[in-house]
Amino acid sequence: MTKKPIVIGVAGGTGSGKTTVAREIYRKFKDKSILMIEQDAYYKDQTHKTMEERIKTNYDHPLAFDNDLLLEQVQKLLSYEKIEKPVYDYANHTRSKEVITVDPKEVIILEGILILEDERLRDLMDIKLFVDTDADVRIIRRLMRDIEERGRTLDSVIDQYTSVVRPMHLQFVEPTKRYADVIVPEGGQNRVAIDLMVTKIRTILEEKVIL
Ligand SMILES: Nc1ncnc2c1ncn2[C@@H]1O[C@H](COP(=O)(O)OP(=O)(O)O)[C@@H](O)[C@H]1O
Ligand SMILES: Nc1ccn([C@@H]2O[C@H](COP(=O)(O)O)[C@@H](O)[C@H]2O)c(=O)n1
Repeated sequence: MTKKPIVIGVAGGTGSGKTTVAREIYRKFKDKSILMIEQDAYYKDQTHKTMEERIKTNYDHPLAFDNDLLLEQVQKLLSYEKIEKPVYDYANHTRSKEVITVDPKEVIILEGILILEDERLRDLMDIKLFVDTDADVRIIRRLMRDIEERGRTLDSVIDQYTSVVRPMHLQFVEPTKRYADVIVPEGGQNRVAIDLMVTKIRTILEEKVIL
């Protein structure tokens, strides 16, 4: 049997707590070999577009992401090769000029709203999670986060949510729940689900050493 890293997909709607769940799992393995890849880092580059065009972009549609690049980079990590991960700039709605060098590790967490939507990515995953949080909680979290961390105004978050984020969630994000092995209610506060995941990952890692 050829040795290869474990891939864990963490999907869920915006504000569901995906990043929090992924970080909690990461924290438990911090001393070990683990890395996190956010699908948001792979939003398509828009440096050639005006700010007005960038604001109008639908960031909740599968085509907003450069999944070819994401797939290529995950495959490299699976072959124990390092990658140059893009860095996303939410305030300017485009890729930043920087990249981050990521060394391969034994556990790869892939996190993003549409990480379970692409069959090619799903096929690389050993465990698939969907973080399931009610829409009212998600919009409150998103409002606070986008204003505090992503340089947005109250009106812009509400407009974007009602015109694009909500319909795209119902059309593309929610249906990917059917691909999940585990549905995690309440995100990062769900200690039981996080402990179960950590135990499962440890078991897979131990089995890999034995095999
Ligand atoms: N259980 C929780 N209770 C309160 N706030 C939370 C909780 N989980 C996440 N948050 C906050 O909500 C926002 C969105 O959470 P995050 O994990 O980034 O969600 P996602 O990655 O799904 O968009 C962040 O500001 C985070 O700190
Ligand atoms: N320029 C951008 C790019 C993305 N978004 C929104 O981010 C959401 C996904 O990130 P989460 O951390 O919330 O999962 C997605 O719903 C996009 O609408 C944006 O607003 N601007």
